[in-house]
Amino acid sequence: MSLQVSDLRVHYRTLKGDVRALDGVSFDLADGEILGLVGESGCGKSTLGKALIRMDGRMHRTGGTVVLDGEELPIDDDRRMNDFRFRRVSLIPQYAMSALNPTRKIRKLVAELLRARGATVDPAALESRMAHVGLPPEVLDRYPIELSGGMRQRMVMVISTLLDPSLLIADEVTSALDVSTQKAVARALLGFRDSGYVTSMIFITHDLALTHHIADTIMVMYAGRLAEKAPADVIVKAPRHPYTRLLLDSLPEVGVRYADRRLDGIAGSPPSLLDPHPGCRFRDRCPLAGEECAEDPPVTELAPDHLVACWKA
Ligand SMILES: Nc1ncnc2c1ncn2[C@@H]1O[C@H](COP(=O)(O)OP(=O)(O)OP(=O)(O)O)[C@@H](O)[C@H]1O
Repeated sequence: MSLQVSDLRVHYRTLKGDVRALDGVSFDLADGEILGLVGESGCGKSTLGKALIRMDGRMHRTGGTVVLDGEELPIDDDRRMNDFRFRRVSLIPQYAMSALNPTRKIRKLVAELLRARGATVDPAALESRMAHVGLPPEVLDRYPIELSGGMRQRMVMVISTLLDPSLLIADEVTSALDVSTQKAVARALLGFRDSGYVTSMIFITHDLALTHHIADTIMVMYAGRLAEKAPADVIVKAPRHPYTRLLLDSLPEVGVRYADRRLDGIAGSPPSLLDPHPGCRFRDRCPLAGEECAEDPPVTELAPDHLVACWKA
Protein backbone atom coordinates (compact mmCIF):
# COMPACT_ATOMS: atom_id res chain seq x y z
CA MET A 1 0.00 0.00 0.00
CA SER A 2 1.54 3.29 -1.01
CA LEU A 3 -0.31 5.72 1.29
CA GLN A 4 -2.37 5.16 4.42
CA VAL A 5 -4.12 8.11 6.02
CA SER A 6 -5.73 7.23 9.36
CA ASP A 7 -8.16 9.42 11.26
CA LEU A 8 -6.31 12.57 10.20
CA ARG A 9 -7.39 15.73 12.00
CA VAL A 10 -5.91 19.04 10.92
CA HIS A 11 -7.25 22.32 12.26
CA TYR A 12 -6.52 26.00 11.55
CA ARG A 13 -5.96 28.17 14.59
CA THR A 14 -7.94 31.40 14.28
CA LEU A 15 -8.90 34.16 16.69
CA LYS A 16 -12.43 32.75 16.77
CA GLY A 17 -11.25 29.22 17.57
CA ASP A 18 -10.17 26.12 15.66
CA VAL A 19 -11.47 25.59 12.13
CA ARG A 20 -11.81 21.80 11.85
CA ALA A 21 -10.86 21.57 8.19
CA LEU A 22 -9.98 17.85 8.36
CA ASP A 23 -11.95 16.11 11.03
CA GLY A 24 -11.09 12.42 11.07
CA VAL A 25 -10.32 11.43 7.48
CA SER A 26 -9.10 7.89 6.68
CA PHE A 27 -8.28 6.36 3.30
CA ASP A 28 -5.70 4.25 1.49
CA LEU A 29 -4.04 4.79 -1.85
CA ALA A 30 -2.50 1.81 -3.64
CA ASP A 31 0.68 1.77 -5.73
CA GLY A 32 -0.16 3.16 -9.18
CA GLU A 33 -3.57 4.50 -8.13
CA ILE A 34 -4.89 7.92 -9.14
CA LEU A 35 -7.36 9.21 -6.58
CA GLY A 36 -9.67 12.07 -7.59
CA LEU A 37 -10.58 14.24 -4.60
CA VAL A 38 -13.79 16.23 -5.08
CA GLY A 39 -16.27 18.23 -3.00
CA GLU A 40 -17.63 21.75 -2.64
CA SER A 41 -15.36 24.70 -1.97
CA GLY A 42 -14.21 24.70 1.66
CA CYS A 43 -14.70 20.95 2.30
CA GLY A 44 -10.99 20.47 3.07
CA LYS A 45 -9.47 19.22 -0.20
CA SER A 46 -6.50 21.64 -0.28
CA THR A 47 -5.97 21.24 3.46
CA LEU A 48 -5.56 17.50 2.90
CA GLY A 49 -3.12 18.12 0.04
CA LYS A 50 -1.08 20.60 2.08
CA ALA A 51 -1.11 18.43 5.21
CA LEU A 52 0.62 15.66 3.26
CA ILE A 53 3.53 17.88 2.27
CA ARG A 54 3.78 21.32 3.88
CA MET A 55 1.55 22.62 6.65
CA ASP A 56 1.25 26.38 6.81
CA GLY A 57 1.83 28.24 10.08
CA ARG A 58 -1.81 28.16 11.16
CA MET A 59 -2.34 24.46 10.56
CA HIS A 60 -1.86 21.96 13.32
CA ARG A 61 -2.49 18.25 13.55
CA THR A 62 -4.76 17.27 16.40
CA GLY A 63 -4.73 13.57 15.58
CA GLY A 64 -4.13 10.81 13.08
CA THR A 65 -1.23 9.44 11.06
CA VAL A 66 0.05 9.43 7.48
CA VAL A 67 2.16 6.46 6.33
CA LEU A 68 3.89 6.54 2.94
CA ASP A 69 5.48 3.34 1.66
CA GLY A 70 5.59 1.92 5.18
CA GLU A 71 7.15 5.01 6.80
CA GLU A 72 5.23 7.50 8.93
CA LEU A 73 5.47 11.04 7.57
CA PRO A 74 6.44 13.64 10.21
CA ILE A 75 3.83 15.98 8.73
CA ASP A 76 3.99 18.53 11.53
CA ASP A 77 7.79 18.72 11.56
CA ASP A 78 8.65 21.13 8.75
CA ARG A 79 12.40 20.44 8.90
CA ARG A 80 12.11 16.65 8.88
CA MET A 81 9.57 16.83 6.05
CA ASN A 82 12.38 18.30 3.87
CA ASP A 83 13.73 14.77 3.46
CA PHE A 84 10.44 13.73 1.88
CA ARG A 85 9.46 16.74 -0.23
CA PHE A 86 10.12 16.40 -3.96
CA ARG A 87 11.78 12.99 -3.50
CA ARG A 88 8.92 11.05 -1.92
CA VAL A 89 5.95 13.38 -2.07
CA SER A 90 5.51 16.35 -4.36
CA LEU A 91 2.79 18.96 -4.77
CA ILE A 92 1.66 20.98 -7.74
CA PRO A 93 -0.12 23.71 -5.79
CA GLN A 94 -3.16 25.72 -6.81
CA TYR A 95 -2.00 28.69 -8.93
CA ALA A 96 1.42 27.00 -9.48
CA MET A 97 1.54 28.62 -12.91
CA SER A 98 2.15 32.03 -11.41
CA ALA A 99 4.60 30.74 -8.80
CA LEU A 100 7.56 30.37 -11.21
CA ASN A 101 10.24 32.97 -10.46
CA PRO A 102 9.80 35.54 -13.28
CA THR A 103 13.43 36.74 -13.18
CA ARG A 104 15.02 33.39 -14.11
CA LYS A 105 15.05 31.52 -17.40
CA ILE A 106 13.51 28.08 -16.99
CA ARG A 107 16.86 26.24 -17.34
CA LYS A 108 18.41 28.21 -14.46
CA LEU A 109 15.27 27.96 -12.39
CA VAL A 110 15.23 24.15 -12.65
CA ALA A 111 18.95 23.88 -11.84
CA GLU A 112 18.57 26.11 -8.76
CA LEU A 113 15.59 24.20 -7.53
CA LEU A 114 17.33 20.85 -7.80
CA ARG A 115 20.54 22.20 -6.26
CA ALA A 116 18.50 23.30 -3.23
CA ARG A 117 17.45 19.63 -2.91
CA GLY A 118 21.03 18.35 -3.26
CA ALA A 119 20.33 16.98 -6.75
CA THR A 120 21.58 17.88 -10.24
CA VAL A 121 19.83 18.09 -13.60
CA ASP A 122 20.36 15.40 -16.20
CA PRO A 123 19.70 17.53 -19.32
CA ALA A 124 18.69 14.52 -21.44
CA ALA A 125 16.19 13.29 -18.82
CA LEU A 126 14.80 16.80 -18.43
CA GLU A 127 14.29 17.23 -22.17
CA SER A 128 12.74 13.80 -22.55
CA ARG A 129 10.20 14.56 -19.82
CA MET A 130 9.45 17.90 -21.42
CA ALA A 131 8.90 16.15 -24.75
CA HIS A 132 6.50 13.83 -22.94
CA VAL A 133 4.22 16.79 -22.23
CA GLY A 134 4.79 18.43 -25.62
CA LEU A 135 7.32 21.08 -24.53
CA PRO A 136 10.25 21.65 -26.93
CA PRO A 137 13.77 22.08 -25.43
CA GLU A 138 13.78 25.79 -26.48
CA VAL A 139 11.39 26.42 -23.59
CA LEU A 140 14.37 26.07 -21.25
CA ASP A 141 15.80 29.32 -22.64
CA ARG A 142 12.64 31.33 -22.07
CA TYR A 143 11.38 33.28 -19.09
CA PRO A 144 8.14 32.01 -17.46
CA ILE A 145 6.29 35.07 -18.76
CA GLU A 146 7.09 33.99 -22.33
CA LEU A 147 5.08 30.76 -21.92
CA SER A 148 1.32 30.33 -22.22
CA GLY A 149 -0.66 29.28 -19.14
CA GLY A 150 -0.88 25.68 -20.36
CA MET A 151 2.87 25.53 -21.11
CA ARG A 152 3.72 26.94 -17.69
CA GLN A 153 1.42 24.41 -16.04
CA ARG A 154 3.09 21.54 -17.91
CA MET A 155 6.56 22.89 -17.01
CA VAL A 156 5.54 22.96 -13.33
CA MET A 157 4.42 19.34 -13.68
CA VAL A 158 7.80 18.36 -15.12
CA ILE A 159 9.69 20.20 -12.36
CA SER A 160 7.55 18.73 -9.56
CA THR A 161 8.19 15.18 -10.72
CA LEU A 162 11.89 15.32 -11.68
CA LEU A 163 12.90 13.30 -8.62
CA ASP A 164 10.31 10.54 -9.29
CA PRO A 165 8.16 11.00 -6.17
CA SER A 166 6.05 8.15 -4.82
CA LEU A 167 3.10 10.46 -4.40
CA LEU A 168 2.14 13.50 -6.48
CA ILE A 169 -0.59 15.83 -5.28
CA ALA A 170 -2.06 17.94 -8.08
CA ASP A 171 -4.23 20.69 -6.57
CA GLU A 172 -6.66 22.28 -9.04
CA VAL A 173 -4.05 22.15 -11.80
CA THR A 174 -6.62 22.44 -14.56
CA SER A 175 -9.06 25.01 -13.21
CA ALA A 176 -7.50 28.09 -14.86
CA LEU A 177 -7.20 26.42 -18.28
CA ASP A 178 -9.52 26.14 -21.28
CA VAL A 179 -11.21 22.79 -21.89
CA SER A 180 -8.81 21.38 -24.49
CA THR A 181 -5.74 22.43 -22.48
CA GLN A 182 -7.36 20.84 -19.41
CA LYS A 183 -7.59 17.55 -21.26
CA ALA A 184 -3.96 17.81 -22.43
CA VAL A 185 -2.78 18.44 -18.86
CA ALA A 186 -4.90 15.54 -17.57
CA ARG A 187 -3.48 13.24 -20.26
CA ALA A 188 0.05 14.36 -19.34
CA LEU A 189 -0.60 13.47 -15.69
CA LEU A 190 -1.79 10.01 -16.74
CA GLY A 191 1.34 9.65 -18.89
CA PHE A 192 3.54 10.52 -15.89
CA ARG A 193 1.95 7.73 -13.87
CA ASP A 194 2.14 5.27 -16.77
CA SER A 195 5.84 6.07 -17.36
CA GLY A 196 6.63 5.60 -13.68
CA TYR A 197 7.72 9.24 -13.12
CA VAL A 198 5.30 9.20 -10.19
CA THR A 199 3.85 6.13 -8.52
CA SER A 200 0.48 7.34 -7.25
CA MET A 201 -1.42 10.57 -7.45
CA ILE A 202 -4.08 12.61 -5.68
CA PHE A 203 -5.89 14.81 -8.19
CA ILE A 204 -7.81 17.58 -6.40
CA THR A 205 -10.53 19.28 -8.40
CA HIS A 206 -14.04 20.69 -8.57
CA ASP A 207 -14.48 18.99 -11.92
CA LEU A 208 -16.13 15.63 -11.41
CA ALA A 209 -16.35 14.98 -15.17
CA LEU A 210 -12.61 15.50 -15.73
CA THR A 211 -11.78 13.43 -12.64
CA HIS A 212 -13.81 10.57 -14.05
CA HIS A 213 -11.53 10.53 -17.11
CA ILE A 214 -8.27 10.18 -15.23
CA ALA A 215 -8.95 8.80 -11.75
CA ASP A 216 -9.13 5.14 -10.76
CA THR A 217 -11.00 6.00 -7.58
CA ILE A 218 -12.88 9.09 -6.46
CA MET A 219 -13.19 10.34 -2.90
CA VAL A 220 -15.99 12.80 -2.17
CA MET A 221 -15.46 15.00 0.87
CA TYR A 222 -18.04 17.02 2.75
CA ALA A 223 -17.33 19.56 5.52
CA GLY A 224 -13.98 18.12 6.58
CA ARG A 225 -14.96 14.47 6.35
CA LEU A 226 -15.13 11.62 3.87
CA ALA A 227 -18.64 11.20 2.43
CA GLU A 228 -17.99 8.45 -0.13
CA LYS A 229 -15.05 6.73 -1.82
CA ALA A 230 -15.28 4.15 -4.59
CA PRO A 231 -13.92 3.22 -8.02
CA ALA A 232 -14.51 6.17 -10.38
CA ASP A 233 -17.20 4.39 -12.42
CA VAL A 234 -19.14 3.44 -9.31
CA ILE A 235 -19.13 7.03 -8.01
CA VAL A 236 -20.42 8.34 -11.33
CA LYS A 237 -22.87 5.54 -12.21
CA ALA A 238 -24.01 4.13 -8.87
CA PRO A 239 -23.30 6.61 -6.05
CA ARG A 240 -24.85 5.77 -2.67
CA HIS A 241 -24.32 8.92 -0.59
CA PRO A 242 -27.15 11.46 -1.09
CA TYR A 243 -24.53 14.23 -1.32
CA THR A 244 -22.68 12.47 -4.17
CA ARG A 245 -25.99 11.98 -5.98
CA LEU A 246 -26.90 15.65 -5.67
CA LEU A 247 -23.39 16.67 -6.73
CA LEU A 248 -23.78 14.59 -9.89
CA ASP A 249 -27.31 15.90 -10.51
CA SER A 250 -26.03 19.46 -10.35
CA LEU A 251 -23.57 18.88 -13.21
CA PRO A 252 -24.48 20.30 -16.61
CA GLU A 253 -24.95 17.58 -19.24
CA VAL A 254 -23.56 18.09 -22.71
CA GLY A 255 -26.38 18.43 -25.26
CA VAL A 256 -29.10 19.17 -22.69
CA ARG A 257 -30.57 22.65 -22.97
CA TYR A 258 -31.21 24.69 -19.84
CA ALA A 259 -34.85 25.04 -20.94
CA ASP A 260 -35.29 21.25 -20.97
CA ARG A 261 -33.78 20.54 -17.61
CA ARG A 262 -33.26 22.96 -14.75
CA LEU A 263 -29.72 23.13 -13.50
CA ASP A 264 -30.10 23.14 -9.76
CA GLY A 265 -27.26 23.54 -7.31
CA ILE A 266 -27.58 21.91 -3.92
CA ALA A 267 -29.83 24.07 -1.74
CA GLY A 268 -28.31 25.40 1.49
CA SER A 269 -24.68 25.56 2.45
CA PRO A 270 -22.22 23.42 4.45
CA PRO A 271 -21.99 24.00 8.23
CA SER A 272 -19.29 26.24 9.67
CA LEU A 273 -16.20 24.22 10.52
CA LEU A 274 -15.53 26.48 13.51
CA ASP A 275 -18.06 24.63 15.62
CA PRO A 276 -19.83 22.06 13.45
CA HIS A 277 -23.01 20.51 14.84
CA PRO A 278 -22.80 16.90 16.01
CA GLY A 279 -24.13 14.13 13.76
CA CYS A 280 -24.09 13.97 9.97
CA ARG A 281 -22.82 17.28 8.63
CA PHE A 282 -24.95 17.01 5.51
CA ARG A 283 -28.24 16.42 7.30
CA ASP A 284 -29.58 20.01 7.03
CA ARG A 285 -29.41 19.76 3.23
CA CYS A 286 -30.19 16.07 2.83
CA PRO A 287 -33.52 14.99 1.34
CA LEU A 288 -33.28 11.63 3.17
CA ALA A 289 -32.32 12.94 6.64
CA GLY A 290 -33.99 11.20 9.56
CA GLU A 291 -33.63 10.93 13.33
CA GLU A 292 -30.56 8.67 13.25
CA CYS A 293 -28.68 11.40 11.35
CA ALA A 294 -28.33 13.29 14.63
CA GLU A 295 -25.57 10.73 15.35
CA ASP A 296 -22.30 10.62 13.40
CA PRO A 297 -22.64 8.06 10.61
CA PRO A 298 -19.83 5.48 10.63
CA VAL A 299 -17.81 4.93 7.46
CA THR A 300 -19.11 1.59 6.13
CA GLU A 301 -17.70 -0.60 3.34
CA LEU A 302 -20.87 -1.30 1.33
CA ALA A 303 -18.98 -3.34 -1.26
CA PRO A 304 -15.26 -3.98 -1.78
CA ASP A 305 -13.55 -0.55 -2.07
CA HIS A 306 -16.86 1.30 -1.73
CA LEU A 307 -16.89 3.37 1.47
CA VAL A 308 -19.87 5.49 2.48
CA ALA A 309 -20.56 7.58 5.57
CA CYS A 310 -24.37 7.68 5.61
CA TRP A 311 -27.07 5.99 7.70
CA LYS A 312 -29.38 5.84 4.67
CA ALA A 313 -27.01 4.52 2.00
N1 LIG B 1 -5.41 29.75 6.60
C1 LIG B 1 -6.63 29.44 7.01
N2 LIG B 1 -7.11 29.90 8.19
C2 LIG B 1 -8.33 29.57 8.65
N3 LIG B 1 -9.19 28.76 7.99
C3 LIG B 1 -8.78 28.26 6.81
C4 LIG B 1 -7.50 28.57 6.26
N4 LIG B 1 -7.38 27.93 5.06
C5 LIG B 1 -8.53 27.25 4.89
N5 LIG B 1 -9.38 27.45 5.93
C6 LIG B 1 -10.72 26.87 6.11
O1 LIG B 1 -10.59 25.45 6.13
C7 LIG B 1 -11.67 24.84 5.45
C8 LIG B 1 -11.14 23.97 4.33
O2 LIG B 1 -10.52 24.80 3.34
P1 LIG B 1 -9.79 24.19 2.06
O3 LIG B 1 -9.11 25.31 1.36
O4 LIG B 1 -8.98 23.02 2.47
O5 LIG B 1 -11.04 23.69 1.21
P2 LIG B 1 -11.11 23.28 -0.32
O6 LIG B 1 -12.09 22.15 -0.37
O7 LIG B 1 -9.76 23.02 -0.85
O8 LIG B 1 -11.74 24.57 -0.98
P3 LIG B 1 -11.46 25.16 -2.47
O9 LIG B 1 -12.05 24.13 -3.39
O10 LIG B 1 -12.22 26.45 -2.46
O11 LIG B 1 -9.99 25.32 -2.63
C9 LIG B 1 -12.58 25.98 4.98
O12 LIG B 1 -13.59 26.15 5.94
C10 LIG B 1 -11.65 27.18 4.97
O13 LIG B 1 -12.38 28.36 5.21
